[in-house]
Amino acid sequence: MLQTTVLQTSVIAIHKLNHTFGKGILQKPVLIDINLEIKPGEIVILTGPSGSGKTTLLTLIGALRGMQHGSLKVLNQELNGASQRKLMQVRNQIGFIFQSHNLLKCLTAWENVAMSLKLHHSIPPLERRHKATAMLHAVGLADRVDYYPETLSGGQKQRVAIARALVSQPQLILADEPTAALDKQSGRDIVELMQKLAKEQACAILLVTHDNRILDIADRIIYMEDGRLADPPTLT
Ligand SMILES: Nc1ncnc2c1ncn2[C@@H]1O[C@H](COP(=O)(O)OP(=O)(O)OP(=O)(O)O)[C@@H](O)[C@H]1O
Repeated sequence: MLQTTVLQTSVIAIHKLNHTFGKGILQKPVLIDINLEIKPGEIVILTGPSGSGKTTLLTLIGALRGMQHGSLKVLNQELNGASQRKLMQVRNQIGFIFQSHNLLKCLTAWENVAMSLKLHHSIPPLERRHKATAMLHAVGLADRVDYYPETLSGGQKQRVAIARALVSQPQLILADEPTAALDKQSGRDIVELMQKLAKEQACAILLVTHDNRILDIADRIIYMEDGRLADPPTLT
């Protein structure tokens, strides 16, 4: 079974999280007293100036970096003090979409999508192919299933990355600047697609972006400045 059917009130629950880079006199607080809760199916955009700590927070939530202080629960699992094995299990339950799609060049579109299903050993190879192909149909790439990444446009590659993130029906997607490498229309298409598929699958999305043109897809916008979550500045 791919989707964990746990009864839960939050997909992400963060309490008094603090994070520091460097040691001694070079020590620099990067995240300060972060409290945040994200509910199942909620689409939340995290925005704020460059260097304010957004990516650091996203990588902590994605169990890609070790926790220091505070409590961070992802899909009901506490990451502070968690073993490497537990962190890996949590990572495997999250869909990741990054600015650079990180597709494997030597694999076709469907093989790239199927890669994330390999983590779920219970799915036989033929079914993996079927699910990957169906997901590529859902993102509008039915005619590109057997194409290699280098033969796809930027927008098409990002669609493959979305298919890869959603194919295992995660309850949480973490996206870091997914539209940064795309032109205006492709960026818009990509986030609308993410929004549609996530709502269909009741999947929560936490999306970091500088792109003001996509803020309207969010259920909620949160703003980070100097390592703290703050009220967003009023747009004029
Ligand atoms: N591995 C690291 N070691 C030391 N300092 C780091 C490290 N990673 C990030 N930083 C610093 O932490 C701060 C926050 O960086 P982070 O990448 O989280 O910001 P951001 O808000 O995502 O920025 P951007 O919008 O430009 O991507 C920055 O001052 C950055 O230089």
